Amino acid sequence: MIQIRELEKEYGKHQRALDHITQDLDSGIVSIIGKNGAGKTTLLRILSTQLKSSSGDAFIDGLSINKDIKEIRNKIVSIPQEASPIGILTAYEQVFLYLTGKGFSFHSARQESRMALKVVGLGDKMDVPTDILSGGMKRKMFVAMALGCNAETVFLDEPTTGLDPLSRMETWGAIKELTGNVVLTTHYMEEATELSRKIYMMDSGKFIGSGTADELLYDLRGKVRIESKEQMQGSYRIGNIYVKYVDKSDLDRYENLYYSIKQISIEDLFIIRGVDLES
Ligand SMILES: Nc1ncnc2c1ncn2[C@@H]1O[C@H](COP(=O)(O)OP(=O)(O)OP(=O)(O)O)[C@@H](O)[C@H]1O
Repeated sequence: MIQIRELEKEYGKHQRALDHITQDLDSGIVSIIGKNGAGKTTLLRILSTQLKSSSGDAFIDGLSINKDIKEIRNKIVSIPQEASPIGILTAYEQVFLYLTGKGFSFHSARQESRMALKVVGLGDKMDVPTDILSGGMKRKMFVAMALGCNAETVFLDEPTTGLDPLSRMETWGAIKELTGNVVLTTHYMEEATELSRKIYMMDSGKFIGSGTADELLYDLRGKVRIESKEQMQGSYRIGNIYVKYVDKSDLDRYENLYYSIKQISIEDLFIIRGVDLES
């Protein structure tokens, strides 16, 4: 369980990335979603003790990120967005080195690395230099590091950004093997829905909602999104298209309009919260 209390981060004097947030994050795998600049990476970096907050505190299993830094670092694994492997080392060598750095004996690091790489589906690639692994395989290797050290809490910052759909699914499979608590950030709504029961939404340095995908979408139940190049009363403008949420039973009222229909997804929450309503 992670408890965030009045956490604030200012970069310089005028850039407030976290705005006094107080929030409990559930155990298990949870996702934090939010637009670019919402504060997700800042939050993860602070929770994983890589960055100091300006004020406030957070507790990971009761340990304070301000006071118990060493103990927290022993319990967590944090994989940043920009993590990239040392290409000339094999996947096995990287995981092995990581585990010895975490205090494992050579013997157990050897065993755990092999086991973790097999579990994430890299059993036949462990002796291949990471330079020649695909993007998804590299990501799975990082997940194997967290798995190998049996971390109680794992932070994954945008674990599948830039991956093709197949590699993304492979990485999801690896993430699901993690046994501890996992906090991941993502822009992909299907990723949040696939991996986590509880989803937390951030915007402008604050949490603006949380729940299961169904709970978050409760207000849009029974509706569809229609998109048109023509302005509609009560529509949202996104670039040169207009978007409106209408009850499925009311669709025939728009029969004179040229539009396409989309099923509701979590993306729609961002449209509703992030785009100004046209007249
Ligand atoms: N080192 C920094 N110096 C100054 N401002 C920063 C720094 N890092 C982040 N910011 C600002 O803080 C805010 C939050 O950034 P952050 O990277 O945490 O958001 P994010 O939700 O992770 O975004 P993205 O989805 O694009 O990764 C943004 O306005 C960003 O410009």
